[in-house]
Amino acid sequence: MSDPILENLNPNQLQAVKTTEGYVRVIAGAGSGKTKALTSRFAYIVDRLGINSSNILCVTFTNKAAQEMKKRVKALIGDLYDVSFITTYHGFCVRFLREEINKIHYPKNFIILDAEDQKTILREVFTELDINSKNLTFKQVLRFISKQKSTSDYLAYMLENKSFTPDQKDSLSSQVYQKYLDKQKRNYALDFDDLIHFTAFILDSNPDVLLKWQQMLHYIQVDEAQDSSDNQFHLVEMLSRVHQNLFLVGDPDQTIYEWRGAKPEYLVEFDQMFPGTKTIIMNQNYRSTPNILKVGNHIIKNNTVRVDKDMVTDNPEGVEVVHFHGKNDFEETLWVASEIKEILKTENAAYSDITILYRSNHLSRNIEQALIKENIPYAIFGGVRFFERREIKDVLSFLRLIVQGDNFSFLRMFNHPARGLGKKFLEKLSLLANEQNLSLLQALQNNIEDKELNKKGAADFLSLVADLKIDAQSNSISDLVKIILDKSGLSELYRKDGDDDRLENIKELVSSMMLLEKENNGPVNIVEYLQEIALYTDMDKDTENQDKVRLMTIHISKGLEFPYVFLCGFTEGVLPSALSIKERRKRAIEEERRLMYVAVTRAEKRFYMTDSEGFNFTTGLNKYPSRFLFEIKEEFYVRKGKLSPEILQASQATAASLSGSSDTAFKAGDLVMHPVWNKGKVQAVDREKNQYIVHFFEMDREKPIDFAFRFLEPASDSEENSVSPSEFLNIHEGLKSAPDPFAESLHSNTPSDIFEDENPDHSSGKNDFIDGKWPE
Ligand SMILES: Nc1ncnc2c1ncn2[C@@H]1O[C@H](COP(=O)(O)OP(=O)(O)OP(=O)(O)O)[C@@H](O)[C@H]1O
Repeated sequence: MSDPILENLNPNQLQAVKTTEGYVRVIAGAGSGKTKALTSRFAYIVDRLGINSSNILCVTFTNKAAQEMKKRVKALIGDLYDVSFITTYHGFCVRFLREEINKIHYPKNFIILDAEDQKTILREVFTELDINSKNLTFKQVLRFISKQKSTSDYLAYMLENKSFTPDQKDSLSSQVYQKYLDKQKRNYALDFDDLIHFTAFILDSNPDVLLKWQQMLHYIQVDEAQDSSDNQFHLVEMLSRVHQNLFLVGDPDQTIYEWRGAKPEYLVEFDQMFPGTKTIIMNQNYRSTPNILKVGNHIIKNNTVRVDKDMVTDNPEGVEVVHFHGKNDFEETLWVASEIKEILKTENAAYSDITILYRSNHLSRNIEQALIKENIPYAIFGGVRFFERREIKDVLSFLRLIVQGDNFSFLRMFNHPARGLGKKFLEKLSLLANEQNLSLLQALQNNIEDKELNKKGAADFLSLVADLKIDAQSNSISDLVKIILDKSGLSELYRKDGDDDRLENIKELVSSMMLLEKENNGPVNIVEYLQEIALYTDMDKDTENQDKVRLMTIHISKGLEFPYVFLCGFTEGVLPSALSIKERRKRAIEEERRLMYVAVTRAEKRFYMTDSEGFNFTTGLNKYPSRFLFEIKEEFYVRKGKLSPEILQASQATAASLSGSSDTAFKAGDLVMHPVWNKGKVQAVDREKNQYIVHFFEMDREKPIDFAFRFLEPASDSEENSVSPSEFLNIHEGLKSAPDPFAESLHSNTPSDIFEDENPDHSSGKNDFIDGKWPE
C-alpha cells in the first residue's frame, strides 16, 4: 500500500524523519530535500506518533518557506490539523507575545513596526535633533540600533525605567537611539529585533511562563539552522529543555547572513553542545546536473570553516556550465538576452524558467536595459515589497490609526491627502502631546479649539477618524478598507495620480482580505491582522505565476530552484564584494564564496556566469573576472568571449590587492592620509571592532577609523606624487554627478547606489536619502 508520508524518501531522509527523539542535527546539502524531510517529519510525528500538531514547533526563516511547509504538511495529513506553529521566528514571537506580553505591562494590541514605520520615527527624530543625511543615514542608524539592541541591556531602559547609558564613541547615533526608544515606549511599539528580545526576556524572567511553553512544545524543528542568531538559538534551545527534542536542519555551506548575526557554529558545534546528538548527512542532490554540481562542489571546497561534504546526484550529465566574458556591460547583458532567446527557441522553455542572479540590486539596471531592448518580459523578484508599497502602507496605516490611534500612523496620514496642515501645526501639536502625555490623535481631539490647531483640515480629519471608528464596529475588514479609501479621499488621489498599478494593488489587498475572511469563516480581528501583516516583508505576489524572466539578488534566491540560471556581474569586487572584504576580511571571502555556491546550486539544467570589462565605481578599479572563476578547473566549464592573458594576469593582481597581503590594509606604525584630518599614524589595529586607532598630526588627537573606510590611503613622508584622498573624493564626486547614461530608463537609482551596503536583499533598490530629499 502506498504511504504518502514515507514513500519516495531516500534512506537518509527516512532516518531524519524517524529519528524523532533527542537532539538531532541534519547537515543537508543544497537541493537534498530539506523541505521534504522537515515536512514529512512533522507529518510523521502527528500521523504516526499521535502527537497533537499544536505541540510541535517548526521554525523557518521566511514567510514564504513557512507557507510552503504548511501547504506540504496539509497535503500529507489533511486540513484538519492546527499547523500554526509552522512559522517564522518572528511569527512565533508574535503569537507568544499576544499571550504573555501583559507580564511586562504591555497591551495585547502592541504595535509592530515595519521598515517604513521605523523610517517615520527616524524622520521625526532627525528633525528634533536637527540632523540630516550628511551626519547620518537611516541605514547607518538602523544598523546601529539593531546592533545596540543585540549587545546592550536596553530592555532595562525600556521596561524598568533604568537610565540610558549613551555609547560615548557614537554619541550622535546614541542620541537618535535614545529618542527612538522613547518613541517606541510611548506607543507600545516593537520592532523586529524587539519581538525576539522581548520574548526571550519574558521567558528568562518568568519561570512559570517558561515552564508552560516548554511543557507544551514536545518537539522543536529548526529549518536553515545555519542562519540562526544567538538570540534565536537561545530561544529554541531554552524552549526545548524539558522534552529535549530539538531537531536542527541546515547547510553550513549556505550561511550567507553572518554579517547580520547568523552563527553557523550552532549547527556545526551542536554535537559538542549536546553530547549524544545524532548527526545525519543528506548529500544526495535531486536538483542539478552533475556538471553544475561539479562547479559548486569545487568552489566551496576552498572554504576552511565547514563540514566537508560533496554533493552527489544521479541526474543525467546535462550540458556544460558556460562562462561569458564581454568587452563591456552592454556586450555582457546583450549576450545574456540573446542566450535567453536561444534557450526559448531550442529548449522548449518558458521565460519563467529563467532567472538572472546578481550580487547587489543596482546591477539589475544594465540587465533590464538589455531585456527591454530585446523585448524580453521580466520581473524583479523581491524589489519593492507588496506590503511596503506606498498605497498599501497608506491604507494599512489608516486602518491602524482607527483601531490603535498610534503616532506613526497619525504622522503618515494626518495630511495625506493634503489637508493644509503643515510643519507649524505639527510642531504645536507635538508640543501639546508631550506636555499632556497624550498621543498625537488624542492631543488633537483635546485641543482642537487651540488657535494654532483649529483649522478646517484638522477638524475634517478628526471627524473622518470618528466616522471611520463607527464604521469599524459594523463592517468586515475588507469592507472597511473600501470605506476608508472612499471617505479619506485616497481612492480619488490614486485615480488622479493615473498610476493604475496603485488601484490594482489595493484591489489585490482587498481580495486577500476577503479570502482570509472566507478561510476564517467569519470576521478577521483587525489588530491581529495588522500584527501579522507587519511581518510580511519578503512577499512579492506579483511576480509569481507570470511568464517572465525573473531577476533577483543571490540572497533572495536562497531556497529556490530554477531550470536556467545566469549569474551576471561575476566581477572581482562585486562577487566577492570589495566592501565586505574590507569590513570582515577572510570571513567575508568565505561568506562571499558561499553566496557563489548558493547561486550555482539554484540551477537545475544550465548555469551561466558572465562578467565584463570596464570601470568599477565601487572599488575604483578596472573590472576583472571574479577570483572565484579561477578557483574552478577550466575543464569544468566552457568559455565564450575572449579573455586576454593581460586580463587574466590583472585579475589575479586585483584579487590580491583587494584582499591585502596582510590581514588588514594597515598595520601599527603605518602612515596614513585621511581626506579631512590629513596625515596620521596608525597606533593600533583593533580587530575586534574592525577599526584602526590613528593619531592625526594636525589635530594631535587619536580617532578610531573603520577598516571599511575606503578613503584612508597610505601616506609616505613625501606626498608630492600621489593623489590625496581629498582629491580622490573630488574625482569621485565628479563621477557621481556625471550624466547617467541610463537616466531615461527604469528606476530612480542614482549612480550613488553603487555605494549600497552588503544586504541587497533588504534594500528596496532605493537609497534612503537621495539628493538631499527625504525618501518617500
Ligand atoms: N527523495 C526524493 N526523491 C525525488 N526528488 C526529491 C527527493 N527529495 C527531494 N526531492 C526534490 O529535490 C528538489 C530539492 O528539494 P528541496 O527544495 O527540499 O531542497 P533543499 O534541500 O531545501 O535545497 P536548498 O537548500 O538548496 O534550497 C525538489 O525539487 C524536491 O522535490
